[in-house]
Parts: sequence; C-alpha cells; structure tokens
Amino acid sequence: MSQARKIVILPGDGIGPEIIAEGRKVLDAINEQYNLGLSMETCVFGGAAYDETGTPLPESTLNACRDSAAILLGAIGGPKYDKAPRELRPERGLLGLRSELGLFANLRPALLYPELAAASSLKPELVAGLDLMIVRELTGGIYFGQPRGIEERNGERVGFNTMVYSESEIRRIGIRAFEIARQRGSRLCSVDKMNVLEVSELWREIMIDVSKDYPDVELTHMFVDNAAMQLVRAPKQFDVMVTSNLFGDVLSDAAAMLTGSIGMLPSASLNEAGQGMYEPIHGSAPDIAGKGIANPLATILSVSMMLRYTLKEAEAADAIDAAVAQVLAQGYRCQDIATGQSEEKVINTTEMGDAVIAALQVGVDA
Ligand SMILES: NC(=O)c1ccc[n+]([C@@H]2O[C@H](COP(=O)([O-])OP(=O)(O)OC[C@H]3O[C@@H](n4cnc5c(N)ncnc54)[C@H](O)[C@@H]3O)[C@@H](O)[C@H]2O)c1
Ligand SMILES: CC(C)[C@H](C(=O)O)[C@@H](O)C(=O)O
Ligand SMILES: [Mg+2]
Repeated sequence: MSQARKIVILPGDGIGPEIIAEGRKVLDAINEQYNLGLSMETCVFGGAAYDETGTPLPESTLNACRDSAAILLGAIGGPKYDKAPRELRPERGLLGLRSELGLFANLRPALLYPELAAASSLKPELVAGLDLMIVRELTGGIYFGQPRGIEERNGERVGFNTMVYSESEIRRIGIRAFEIARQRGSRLCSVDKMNVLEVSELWREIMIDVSKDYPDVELTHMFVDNAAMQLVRAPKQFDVMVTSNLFGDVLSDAAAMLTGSIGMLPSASLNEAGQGMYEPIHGSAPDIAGKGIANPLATILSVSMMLRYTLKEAEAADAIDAAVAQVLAQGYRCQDIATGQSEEKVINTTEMGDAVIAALQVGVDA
C-alpha cells in the first residue's frame, strides 16, 4: 500500500544530486508553507546505487518507491557505466522502476515562458505562447519488447529489438491522452509510423476507436518524421501529442529546445492508481556535472507537477509555477537559458533554487 504523504527522493548521478538539492529545497519550503504534511526519504538509485550495492535499482529502493505516494528523481547514467553489463546499467534501473510501478503515462509539457523567447532555438514569433503537452507511452514499445539482444548469425553479430504494443496498452494511453486533451484545447495528434510499421497500424486503429468516446476532442494523425519537422516548423499547431515510448523520447527532447533549454522541461510518469514519478526530461549531463551550473528549473517544475497530479495540491503547485515565472521575469538565468541581454542576471544552480524560494516567500507575504 502506498503511503499518501511519503515522497521518495532519488538524486541519481551526474547533475542529479545538484538539481535535486534545489528541488528538495523548494519541496521543503512548500511543505512548510502549505502545511502539506509530506515526509521525505532519500534512496540510492542509478549509477550511485550500482557503485554502492552492485545494482542500479536495489530492492530497498524499489520497496520504498512502491510504498510512496510519489517519487522525485534527478537523473541517472554517465560514461562511467557504459562498460557495465547492460542489465546493470543505470538506464536499466530507470526502466525497471517505471515498469515495476506501471508508470505507463508520461506527461511532458513544453511551455514557453515569455521571457525565454529569445533563448528558444526558433524565432520568437514561432514559439510565443507555446503550450504543448506530449503524452508518451512509457512502459511498452521497443524499450521493453521481446526478443531483444545481440547474437551471432551467419558469421556476424546481429542486434535486434522488438517494437510491440498490445491493444490494451494502446487503449489506456489513448484514454489518458484524450482525457488530458479534453481539459486543454481539445485537439489530440497521434504520432505514429503507420506507413511502415504494423505496430503503428494497430496504434492508429485503436486511437480511432478510443476517439468515439471523445466526440468533443479533435483527433488527427501524423507520421513521426513529419511530426519532428512540424515541431520545428510550426510547433503551435499542436495542443496534445500522444505517441509511443521511443518516438516520445525523441520528440520531447526536440520540443524542449523550443522552450529555451532542455533544463526547463519537467515530466510526470503516472500509473493507474495515480502514483507518480516526477523528473526533468534531461539526463545526468556529464559534460557540466560538478560545475554548479545545471539549470534546476525542470526539477523544480517537476515538484510542481507532483503537487498537481499526485498530491492534488493545486494551490501549492500554482505557487511554484508563479515563483518560477517571477524569477524569470526578474531576469535570473542559468547559463543554458542566458542569451546575453543586458537585463539578464546569470546565476548558478544553487542561486536559482534560492531565487525560487525567495519568490515563493514574496508570494506568501503578498
Ligand atoms: N531520466 C534520466 O535520468 C535520463 C534522461 C536522459 C539521459 N539520461 C542519461 O544521461 C546521460 C547523459 O545523456 P545525454 O548527454 O545524452 O543527455 P543529457 O540530457 O544529460 O544532456 C544533453 C545536453 O543537455 C545539457 N543539459 C541537460 N540538462 C541540463 C540542465 N539541467 N541544465 C543545463 N544543461 C543541461 C547537457 O549539459 C548536455 O549538453 C546518459 O547516461 C543518459 O543515458 C538519463
Ligand atoms: C535514460 C533513458 C532510459 C530515458 C528514456 O529513454 O526514457 C531518458 O532518455 C528519458 O527521456 O527519460
Ligand atoms: Mg530522453
């Protein structure tokens, strides 16, 4: 049984502990301000857990996660682990956790804060007002399909994976996406590769079937290659996108840059029971780890999603969103979202966390 108010924190590797320290600061502050009664437990996970215990997802961590209402994850992985046996790599720990907890619905919102229009990789007029939600299926598809492996065939090695989706897996992510679309702009674009893949043919058929229960939501379909192009051509045409595990992974990193940086994109991964894991969509960023410059806002916004989606504390979530908006309006930027404009104040990871806390405080005093 999951405990209603227990949050498990998994710092992970690389910049994970740096950004989690800031997420935790905000979580502690909001817990106190809003009297939320949350209890926090930090567990070892990913490469750090492999180093300490020989496995990226120790039983004790998995049990703590099972027993929690929500999980806040930093990031895992790094070059140090690329030579470890595949089943023991940090990424396998992450996939294991998603799968064990049944976190099939991955919500990745790409929202442009107006102050960051200049940091976007697209022209400001193409991204002004961007508010897109990518709904990525997270526990199926080619990430988990069998058979998989590398084996000797006809005197050479062959690598193979299987992209597989059952009707029920497609239906449940479809329902989740239609429900989300209904609460937003009522437009859902299902992204597939139906022109080539049988698995996508079934995906499209089931999406059309699910749409019969949502006559108020407009369903469109797009091939994934076109979707990638449309995302960088005219991203505002999209309201909600629903897609498979691999396509969603790729499209969400691309969408991140529309908002200024991958350091801005939070995510929620939910199961049927509403339990959730919350994490920035980026990785452990080995190239900047230890430098104190990682942008913690994606993690802080993941805390906001946790309050909104699992803990049903919309007011506290709104307060964090407002604090982040205020900090950006004040000109505070981590390096990744700085553009060299004179009104910008470039600050480090810790200072960004502090700025959000200060903005939350102002919100309370006001
Ligand atoms: N959920 C996760 O834990 C997760 C997600 C993606 C990748 N990974 C792992 O992370 C490792 C590195 O992967 P990668 O380099 O392909 O992707 P990455 O997302 O870690 O980094 C890509 C680029 O974005 C920058 N970046 C990422 N987050 C940032 C932030 N918060 N602030 C500023 N800049 C940021 C990095 O410096 C890097 O230049 C790999 O081991 C990968 O498997 C983990
Ligand atoms: C680290 C990796 C397993 C993960 C994924 O591919 O799902 C990451 O890229 C993500 O987007 O969360
Ligand atoms: Mg990814």
